[in-house]
Amino acid sequence: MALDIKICGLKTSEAVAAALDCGASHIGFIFFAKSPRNIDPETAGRLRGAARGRANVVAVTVDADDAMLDAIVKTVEPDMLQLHGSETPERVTEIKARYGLPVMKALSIRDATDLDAIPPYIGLADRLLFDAKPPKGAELPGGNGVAFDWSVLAALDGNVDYMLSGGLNAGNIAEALRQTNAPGIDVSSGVEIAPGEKDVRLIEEFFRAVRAATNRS
Ligand SMILES: O=C(O)c1ccccc1NCC(=O)[C@H](O)[C@H](O)COP(=O)(O)O
Repeated sequence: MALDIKICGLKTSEAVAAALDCGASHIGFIFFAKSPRNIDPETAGRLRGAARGRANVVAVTVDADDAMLDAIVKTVEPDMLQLHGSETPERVTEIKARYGLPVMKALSIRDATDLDAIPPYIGLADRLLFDAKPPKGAELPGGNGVAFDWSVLAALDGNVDYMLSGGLNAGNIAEALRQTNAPGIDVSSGVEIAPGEKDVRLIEEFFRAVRAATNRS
């Protein structure tokens, strides 16, 4: 099965083009005011055009209300919603019913006990995204460039579909894939030269590293 690769936190047409040309299966736009990757729906709506027929557009939100989601869905026409806050299984169900879009629920992982959060979302979320817990005092629930101990996922039920996320970069992706055999991967800080500033060369380097590590993509 092909490895899904999501490049998250895109803000410019250059970065979108680089991700698409390198073969990203998913590109992510962040709608969270405190993030250096925050983008307004109008700009994201313009950028997303390049991805039609090439990659899935993922709108990333954090405990967003219906009004915010309405505006994003209408203006951006995303292929998927990523819920990166403390959305409950009930809220996931509500959002899926309201928009008819696939939902990827982010869960933060530090140790094996964090896997207990998974079962309530099975059959509700279309996919999970496993990210590291934010460092103490961090303002962002994601995009912190921090990895978690991937060996924790050894205890994961093999039927769980997920993206591996958190602190991935060209230097560690081979080991991350070796340990997890993840069906999808997601990167943001690891392809940036400064917070929120994607770098075309780092995106290309990331894909080269993925391709060197696996012949699945
Ligand atoms: O990236 C952000 O700024 C962000 C802000 C608020 C919620 C989620 C956010 N990112 C979600 C992602 O999917 C990131 O790609 C993921 O957390 C991994 O980020 P990184 O560790 O920087 O590669």
